[in-house]
Amino acid sequence: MSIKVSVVGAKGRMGSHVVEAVNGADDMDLALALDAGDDLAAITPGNTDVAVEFTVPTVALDNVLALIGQGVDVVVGTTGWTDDKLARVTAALADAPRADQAVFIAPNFAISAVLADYFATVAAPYFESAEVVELHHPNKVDAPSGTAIHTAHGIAEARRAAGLGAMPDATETDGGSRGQVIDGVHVHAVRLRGLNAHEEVLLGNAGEQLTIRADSFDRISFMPGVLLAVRKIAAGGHAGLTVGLDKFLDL
Ligand SMILES: NC(=O)c1ccc[n+]([C@@H]2O[C@H](COP(=O)([O-])OP(=O)(O)OC[C@H]3O[C@@H](n4cnc5c(N)ncnc54)[C@H](O)[C@@H]3O)[C@@H](O)[C@H]2O)c1
Ligand SMILES: O=C(O)C1=N[C@H](C(=O)O)CCC1
Repeated sequence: MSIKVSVVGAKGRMGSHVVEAVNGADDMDLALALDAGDDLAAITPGNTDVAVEFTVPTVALDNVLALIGQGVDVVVGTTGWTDDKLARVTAALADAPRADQAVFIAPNFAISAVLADYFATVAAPYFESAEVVELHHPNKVDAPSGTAIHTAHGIAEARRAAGLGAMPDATETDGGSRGQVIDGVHVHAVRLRGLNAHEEVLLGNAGEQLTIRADSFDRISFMPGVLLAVRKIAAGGHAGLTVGLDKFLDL
């Protein structure tokens, strides 16, 4: 039986690709394609197995909470998820109409980015220094990218688990050039016409450097990951909140 998929943010750069990908998938049917101004209440368990949410960070939480309240499972690609927002999703799921209801959030659906993130956590304990540089198209509204925030937390956790302390840094004056410090990791954002979505993790020791780089040149790179997440959530067994496509890969 086909998986019925509704898309929220369907007119956006990502949402329009998702509509195309769902229409091209043999095992999926497009249910509703909604965008700003449309009534989210139209999405119900009767017409939708999984709703895919790609909107903007300022509205994603409200959309996800509404969909949870309507008894619909959600796959989310929109960025901007803080611990506080994630806690609100978890709390809403605890009161959801269905006991097995699921929300899946991925900061990045591209396999290159998911692997870069994973390799960075593997490498992090072996290096004194690590910094993240993310580079995106200039239409992006949030900085740093959701992916870079996720990468920084992963590096920080791996360093903590290995008993590493703060990274060496003698900077005494900084007008912002050292980037944003996320969980002790410096993150730098570049916005440049011609780019799509790119990330570099720089890891350094005395006399050596490892660079891990992921390049997404086209938004089609995110679609296999989106469809994988839709299939996993539709198949069941993932009740509650799951974050990160790595959870669905045998890494
Ligand atoms: N997880 C990933 O792999 C991945 C990949 C690319 C982009 N993103 C993220 O996805 C999000 C969307 O990116 P984009 O480039 O498609 O942005 P976009 O601005 O092109 O699209 C956003 C769409 O959401 C619509 N929208 C706004 N408010 C809405 C509402 N209340 N209800 C329904 N629709 C609404 C807009 O009209 C627009 O069509 C961003 O947060 C971006 O960082 C994630
Ligand atoms: O184009 C965007 O916007 C992207 N957003 C995500 C992020 O912030 O990490 C994923 C990459 C593309």
